[in-house]
Amino acid sequence: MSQAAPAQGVRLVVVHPDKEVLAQAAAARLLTRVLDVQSVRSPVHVVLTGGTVGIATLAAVAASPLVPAVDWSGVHLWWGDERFLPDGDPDRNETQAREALLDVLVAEHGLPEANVHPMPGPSSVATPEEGAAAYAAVLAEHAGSSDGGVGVPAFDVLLLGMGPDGHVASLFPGHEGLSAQGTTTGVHGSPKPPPERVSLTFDAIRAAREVWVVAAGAEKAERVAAALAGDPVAEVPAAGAVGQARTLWLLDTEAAAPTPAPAK
Ligand SMILES: O=C1O[C@H](COP(=O)(O)O)[C@@H](O)[C@H](O)[C@H]1O
Repeated sequence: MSQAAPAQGVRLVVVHPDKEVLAQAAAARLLTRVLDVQSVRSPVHVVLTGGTVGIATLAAVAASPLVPAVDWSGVHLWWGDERFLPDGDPDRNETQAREALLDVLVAEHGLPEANVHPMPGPSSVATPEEGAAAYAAVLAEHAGSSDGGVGVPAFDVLLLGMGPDGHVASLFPGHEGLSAQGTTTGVHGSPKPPPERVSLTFDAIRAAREVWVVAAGAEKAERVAAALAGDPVAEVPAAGAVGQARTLWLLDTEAAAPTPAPAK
């Protein structure tokens, strides 16, 4: 739990004027990244996130004229975390992503349903641990021999939102999930509802070629600054979210604002 922030790849911080522009820009980046990767290899593996900017980004992808430029039959979609709720629950990250983007990609743009890999919930497994184990098995099936032996595909982009407490995926400050072994973990007692969740571990997150953290709003500014300063991962989990080749922080001006020093 006393991990220092790991250093990997290049880190870039990009600041946009507001949350809407941030989501539009993240969507444009995501489509361009998928197109670029598709010009050199297939399949492309993208990890989705829940959260306000994460879902707004997917909605912005759906509205982009570039959607038909992607060969969606060669794209696999994963999740960084999921709230342990029944299929179709409006609070599931999967449900929100399907409504914002995936339904239209499957219906109109050739994304095979088999390429959509939601994390299991209580509709199919009894506990978050069972869900985590089932998801780890699916990830391992798609991990290639050149994927570093971690047991996940080498994700081309792994999107993460960040909560005001600095959590990423469902890895919360001070929680045991921060030091979980393997590629996935069951989560209990999440400070943000619902209490039960399934999450990728840091080992899985750090295997990604690119990690993109998207965050907007003044309530995130203090933890953004702490993560970028390399505060301990146990206190600011976002500090531990780094990609093999590149880590992008995509922020709005409020989330990027320097936080005032505490009053003396
Ligand atoms: O519960 C979650 O919260 C985070 C951040 O959400 P936000 O609304 O503060 O942006 C999200 O990244 C995560 O996937 C989700 O399960």
